[in-house]
Amino acid sequence: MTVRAFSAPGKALLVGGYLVLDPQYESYVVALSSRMHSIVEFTKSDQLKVKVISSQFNNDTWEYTLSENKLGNLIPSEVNGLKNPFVEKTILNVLNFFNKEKNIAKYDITIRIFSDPGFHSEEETTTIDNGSKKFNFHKKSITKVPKTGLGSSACLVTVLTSALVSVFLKDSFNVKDEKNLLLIHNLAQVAHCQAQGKVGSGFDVGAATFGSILYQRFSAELINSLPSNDDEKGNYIEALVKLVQNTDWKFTHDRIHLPKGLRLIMGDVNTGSETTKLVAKVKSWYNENMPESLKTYQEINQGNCDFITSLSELNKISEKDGIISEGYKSILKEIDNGEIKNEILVKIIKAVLQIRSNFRRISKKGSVDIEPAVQTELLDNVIKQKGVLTAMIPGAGGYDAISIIATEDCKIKESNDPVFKDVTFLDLKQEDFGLLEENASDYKNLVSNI
Ligand SMILES: Nc1ncnc2c1ncn2[C@@H]1O[C@H](COP(=O)(O)OP(=O)(O)OP(=O)(O)O)[C@@H](O)[C@H]1O
Ligand SMILES: C[C@@](O)(CCOP(=O)(O)O)CC(=O)O
Repeated sequence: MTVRAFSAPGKALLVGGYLVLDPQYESYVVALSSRMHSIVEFTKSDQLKVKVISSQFNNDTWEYTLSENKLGNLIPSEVNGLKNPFVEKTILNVLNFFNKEKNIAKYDITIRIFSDPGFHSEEETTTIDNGSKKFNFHKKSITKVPKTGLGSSACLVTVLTSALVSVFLKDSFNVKDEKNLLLIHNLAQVAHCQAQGKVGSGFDVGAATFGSILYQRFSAELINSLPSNDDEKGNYIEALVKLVQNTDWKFTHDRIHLPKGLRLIMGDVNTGSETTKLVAKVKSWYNENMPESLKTYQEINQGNCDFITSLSELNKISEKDGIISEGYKSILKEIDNGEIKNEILVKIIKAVLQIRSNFRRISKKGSVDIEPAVQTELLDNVIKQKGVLTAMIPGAGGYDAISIIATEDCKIKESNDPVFKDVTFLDLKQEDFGLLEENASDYKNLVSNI
């Protein structure tokens, strides 16, 4: 039996929060070394069945059979009535895509999901380390375990999509092939958007697929205009195939990475915020406060663009001749000494302060906790530390997490300063790569027959 395994990284949206919901604005998305994994095996069968097992979460299992509706579209139903919208919409979209000729091959498919420790709270867990991979096992089901906000649902959808696509494309499926990657991305965006209730920009699926990227979203209309899968009038399969295979989504996903000598530190703040509620509040503040709200967005965008271009300039200096020059080393030393004078570094610091002060204005005027006072105090303490270049609240902000750009020598993670007592520094780093094919034997003892 062929067993294949895939993994996709979590994300942190360093700049571009809220604005990225509009295709005109650029965002800077860092992929993280915390990854979600899928291991897939299948056998020929007389009925199409998909079982998804998430053994780390109290052995959560969702088992779907598929029936055809009047139009010949496949409808998944979970045999025990259990719900996982992300799993269900992924199965629905990938299987209907491969049912375009209405003669999909029938397989009994089993997919095991594993997620790296960074995605969830480590409280009350047991760790299993098989020598190649290390995973935490929780006593509770997935919906009961606190998450850290690294985009677990986007990673789940991306690795599940890859696992299912690999069953139908077999040897011709290669995650190093840009065309295959685009297919995974488009299918995963459709499934994630439907499962999530159409609120996101898709930057998380973008990072799960392509890694660290400059991201500008596709038009929301692309997915919103799909007919319903059980609509008698619209042809879902035809529209889906046209959308994922034959449509230019006109989105940006240019690969990026932090300049040499700088690293990303993520701090989990452990209280959590609901992105959908924050987005709804910001949207209503924006619409009710034109044209001032547009001016605020333009100021934030200026900060975002300054941040992005300055990092790119720093990259150019750091990579000259492929070696780290003495000049670049002395620039990094300024951060370690806490005496920053280099104009590119100063521009990065100013850009983030400009973004933060505008988000604080929105927080106050729109009564929405994007950068609440406790986070302001925390960030202000963080940026005073030696070795820290800048720090921000990633993504939608709120009480979830902080992101820090620091030098390799920065000691903030080891600090005993009581101002960091509520912060759990996550064991992860920035990652260039998105979706990867893994070696299935690395999951031995975690998956019974490997
Ligand atoms: N390991 C997993 N196994 C099965 N389902 C999972 C797993 N991880 C995430 N999910 C699904 O994703 C849902 C969580 O998605 P949600 O969008 O709320 O969080 P997130 O993507 O981690 O966070 P954020 O969007 O704030 O970055 C879970 O309720 C579950 O349906
Ligand atoms: C507010 C928003 O721009 C970012 C949300 O980011 P996060 O899920 O908080 O990491 C929404 C989105 O882009 O999907």
